Amino acid sequence: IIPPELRFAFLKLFNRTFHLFSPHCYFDITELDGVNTNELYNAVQLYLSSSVSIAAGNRLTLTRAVNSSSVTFGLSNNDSIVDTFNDVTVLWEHVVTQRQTQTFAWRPLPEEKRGFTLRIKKRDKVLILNSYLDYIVEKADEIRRKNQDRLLYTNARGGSLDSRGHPWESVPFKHPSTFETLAMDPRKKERIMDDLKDFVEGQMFYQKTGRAWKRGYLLYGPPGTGKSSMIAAMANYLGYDIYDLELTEVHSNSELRKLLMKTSSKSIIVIEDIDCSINLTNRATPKHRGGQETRSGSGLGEESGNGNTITLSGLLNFTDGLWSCCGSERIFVFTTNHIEKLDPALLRSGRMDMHVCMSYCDFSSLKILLKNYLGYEEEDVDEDVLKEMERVVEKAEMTPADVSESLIKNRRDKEKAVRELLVELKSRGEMNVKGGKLRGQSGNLRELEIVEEEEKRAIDNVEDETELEDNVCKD
Ligand SMILES: Nc1ncnc2c1ncn2[C@@H]1O[C@H](COP(=O)(O)OP(=O)(O)OP(=O)(O)O)[C@@H](O)[C@H]1O
Ligand SMILES: [Mg+2]
Repeated sequence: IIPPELRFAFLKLFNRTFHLFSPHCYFDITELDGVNTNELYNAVQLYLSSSVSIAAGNRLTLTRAVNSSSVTFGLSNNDSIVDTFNDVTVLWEHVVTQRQTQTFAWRPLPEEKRGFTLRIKKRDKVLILNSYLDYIVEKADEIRRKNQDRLLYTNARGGSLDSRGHPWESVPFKHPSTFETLAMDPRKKERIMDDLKDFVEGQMFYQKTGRAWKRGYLLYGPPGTGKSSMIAAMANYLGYDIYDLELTEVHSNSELRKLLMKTSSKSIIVIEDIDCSINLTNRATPKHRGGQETRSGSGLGEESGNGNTITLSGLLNFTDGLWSCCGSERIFVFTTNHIEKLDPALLRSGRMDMHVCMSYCDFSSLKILLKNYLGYEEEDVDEDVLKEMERVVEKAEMTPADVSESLIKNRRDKEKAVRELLVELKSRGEMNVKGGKLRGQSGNLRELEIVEEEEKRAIDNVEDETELEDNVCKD
């Protein structure tokens, strides 16, 4: 009979000799690292779930996470699978063993001990190990994004942090808006989609030109014209998460910077109603606070006075400064109802790459809404009615939200819905024409005209700029 110590020593020696002469090396990736979850384990699991094929004869587990809209495959217990990366073949084994019963633990561990073992030929190890693991993590992220619904983050918690020290709180984002359902000029829509696509595929371009990999959009127009819907459509199109930044909840520029640092790449950072969220005139005016003069807006990395207000320069640094590049592939979207109120600094070229005007419903938008709400194609609507609609729609100045409302009201009776919409378009059109005259009579027209003229000029300028910038960017 061999004493246990000797047996153990013998086994150890055997193992060592075996590993010395074995052409392979092995890596264990356990599910838990101490008591913490091992991110790499989850990544490998997701990665393998994408590469296994049912035909391979493997036994697979199927899982579907809460709030997820798709099923993922996984490798069953103690099953193995071959994978190739850069022409190197490796073997993955999913190892599951029973954990010894615990007598006492602060935090009970799962009954099963799970892990993946990666087997690589020794000579291949240097060649691929690091790049292979990086590749797996990246791929897993991609799968996670695809499987999961988008997340909508908000900082509206008064600057407090959650239990993990995170300033953002998230909820699943299930906005059904897509570019298909978005009612706007199809050519404009196409341009925005192309721009987004170029952005996503443009890593090399941004690297080559030395630009940070980010893009800014300014959406402006009256309420109910689809600015928020456009943001949702963008997120759904790209598969990005949304960070909805509530500027009124941010107390200092440094807090803003921290928020930015905690956003992930491949995300859209949104500031709605930018003209209302921040006093945009405070850029160059010196402030007196507590007897101490502070000048906000003097440059990069500067704090705002005693640190309890956020300034335009802080915001510009947020989108443009060095800190904005601490992640990549990020899109900034600002929305406003009053573009003319914005500081020119926000509008100057290079800051917001594309200015998109969301306006009242035109004929092409109307047709999209008829399709969305009634399932009507152009030929399903009476030709005369359609012509009449085309004639009055611009004058009516109804927002897509107004039109949607009218269509929803009568959606059970489609013909009635179309009829009533036409009536409403006409009456609004007439009212606008009459209203214009009335304004004239009351002497306010001139004033209004000036405002409109100014607005138009601002918009025209902006559009010219956009054209130019777009050309520059696309070259
Ligand atoms: N262009 C559009 N295409 C499709 N639906 C639209 C469009 N514009 C508005 N709607 C409908 O009207 C509702 C309100 O639109 P949305 O919230 O996107 O407007 P908004 O421009 O963000 O307004 P606000 O300036 O008040 O924030 C949406 O839920 C959507 O159903
Ligand atoms: Mg909105």
